[in-house]
Amino acid sequence: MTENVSITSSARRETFGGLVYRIYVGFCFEHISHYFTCQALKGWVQRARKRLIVFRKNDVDIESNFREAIREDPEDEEEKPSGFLSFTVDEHSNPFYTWTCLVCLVAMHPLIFTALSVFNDVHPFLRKTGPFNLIFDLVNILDLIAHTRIEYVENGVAVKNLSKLFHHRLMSKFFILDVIAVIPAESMEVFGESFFWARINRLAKFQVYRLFDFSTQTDTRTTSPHAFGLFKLIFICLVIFHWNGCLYFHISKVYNYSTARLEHWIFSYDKIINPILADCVTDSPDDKHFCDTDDLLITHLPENEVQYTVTSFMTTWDNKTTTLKFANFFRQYALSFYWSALTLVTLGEQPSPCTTFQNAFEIGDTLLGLVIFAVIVGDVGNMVVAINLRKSEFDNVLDGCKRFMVYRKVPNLLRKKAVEYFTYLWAHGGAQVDEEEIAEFLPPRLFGEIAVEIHMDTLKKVKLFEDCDPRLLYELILKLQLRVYSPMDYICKKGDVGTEMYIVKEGFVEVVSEDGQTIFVTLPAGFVFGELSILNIPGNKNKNLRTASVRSKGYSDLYVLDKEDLWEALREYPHAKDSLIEKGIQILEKDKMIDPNMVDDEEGDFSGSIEDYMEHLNHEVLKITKMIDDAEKNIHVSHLAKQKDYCIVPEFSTNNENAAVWNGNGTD
Ligand SMILES: Nc1ncnc2c1ncn2[C@@H]1O[C@@H]2COP(=O)(O)O[C@H]2[C@H]1O
Repeated sequence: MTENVSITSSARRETFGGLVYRIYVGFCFEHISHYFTCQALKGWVQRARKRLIVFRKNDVDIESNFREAIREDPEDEEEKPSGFLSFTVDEHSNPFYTWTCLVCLVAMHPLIFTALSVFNDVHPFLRKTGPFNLIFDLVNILDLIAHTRIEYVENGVAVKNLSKLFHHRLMSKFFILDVIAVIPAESMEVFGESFFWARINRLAKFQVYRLFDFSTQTDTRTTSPHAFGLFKLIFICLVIFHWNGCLYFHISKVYNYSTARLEHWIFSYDKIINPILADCVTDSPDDKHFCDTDDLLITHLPENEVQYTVTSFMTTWDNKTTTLKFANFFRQYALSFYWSALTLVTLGEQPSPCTTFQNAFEIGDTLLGLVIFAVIVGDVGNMVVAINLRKSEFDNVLDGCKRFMVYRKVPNLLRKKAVEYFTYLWAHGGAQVDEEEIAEFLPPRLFGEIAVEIHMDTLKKVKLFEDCDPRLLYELILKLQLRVYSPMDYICKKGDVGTEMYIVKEGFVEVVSEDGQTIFVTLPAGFVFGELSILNIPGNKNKNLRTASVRSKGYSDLYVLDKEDLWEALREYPHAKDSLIEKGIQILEKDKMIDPNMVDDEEGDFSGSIEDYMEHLNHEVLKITKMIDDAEKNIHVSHLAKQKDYCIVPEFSTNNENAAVWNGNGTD
């Protein structure tokens, strides 16, 4: 009672901040209500006018024509956003997500403190921090305005027309919650003295949809949705415990908890005593705080001395102990929260309720707890299953492989190698996602864009593709396959027919002699190999056979490109093909693997379709014609030179007009 009286009198003492706040909220409320009334009226008049047009047209389907009229209204087309104030909001943008986070943080205040206001000790704090409510309300109002500008999709197109956006919001069921959340109920004292409860309307917005918005957006953005899901569950539990605990304390207040004892259902201080700590030591007689246990021997005393001895004993021990005094609020809140948590998780172990209301409350709580925990346990179960799904699928494959190897009596060394490969695959993350499944699910164009993002960096490092047309690279990227090789695994052997080429993504590969004893070169990430036998390089002594063996040094991740895929892509890019072959020739020439006499024979290796072959031949004919023209010119010039006994400087021999001609005497 005394507490209530003091709170009432202090509540009447209005601070300057409080006065400013009340004026501000009154002002805002008046303006906002005027604004919305005007907008609602304007919208109503517009809609009425359109309905009139529709009625005049005397059409059967009034509603569909009404929609049609709205769509065709030329006024809508005229109103285009321009200037700073005519901004629109993309609800999936980063700034709006940040704003949503801020709104949710602000909304934590009423979520926590509205319930906490049942504890009288919190009131001074709430009164002191009252002016902060100004900021919180401002955020709520800005959020309300921002929501009238949120773009929405109509017929697949984002609507940015301001009046349409406003109208859309006005018609939304959430708009009313936004308005309820900004009503300054506390300044109107509709809840009388207990004004802290008046801010409960702020929760209308928060609980119903803004937290939900935040959760949905975070779910789509986070890379650990399971961790976020767990966080959400814990948060929801804590909030429910908090509100239920505060309600329990409120009921205890109604039942006057100050006289309650340990065995009562309601809150009692006896249930949460302050801890008493010994202020002396037991094993050091020299210490002045030595605990004299002789005091305890009272059993041999005559009865009349017992009372005196006990009192002196109490006094003695009072001097030898320290009581840790926790704040009133802490004890009240801690026990209420504990009671709430125990009841909701249906663990019980609480004093039994002794009135009908207490019984009903306890039953309600237990039912609520059952429902909540059924949902939570189900959710956590789903989460655990989802986390382990991929792993259990992978384990199944591994088990299958092991069983297969036992059944087929595979040697132990190979078994070990296969198991190690599986372990590497899982640890390296390669087996944790199914790229093929994702590729099937995503539209090809989108998957292409993602693949370009992932592989472009590696492909750009590849010397062979240095000057390639970016479009060719794009085509190639879509055809790449990732393959993992174990240590000392041969990727190709000298003399094999080449059917694919490789790009080292991670790890090292060694180009070795046929017997594997001599290592010619070690290729790190970004290098290409296996291209020589699939490019049909004219004059390649090895034709389409591998020029060397290549093996993986440790574990290596390689992108594999099929010969046919490469040629299919190259068909569209003949210049890129020439440049690739040119580079191949350079590599082969270095190793003296080009035989000029074989150039004519190489056509036999062409691996494309008949149309491609024709095109290829045309290209070759053009090349040869040009070579013959050049040769003819050379012959013509040297013939002239011979006739005139002139000498021709070789560098300019291909160009008659610019040829520097020099006769033996040094004169023209
Ligand atoms: N001396 C070398 N230096 C670098 N790479 C080589 C060397 N010799 C062969 N290779 C690569 O090893 C590959 C073996 O298959 P290919 O002949 O198709 O293509 C070969 C080249 O890519």
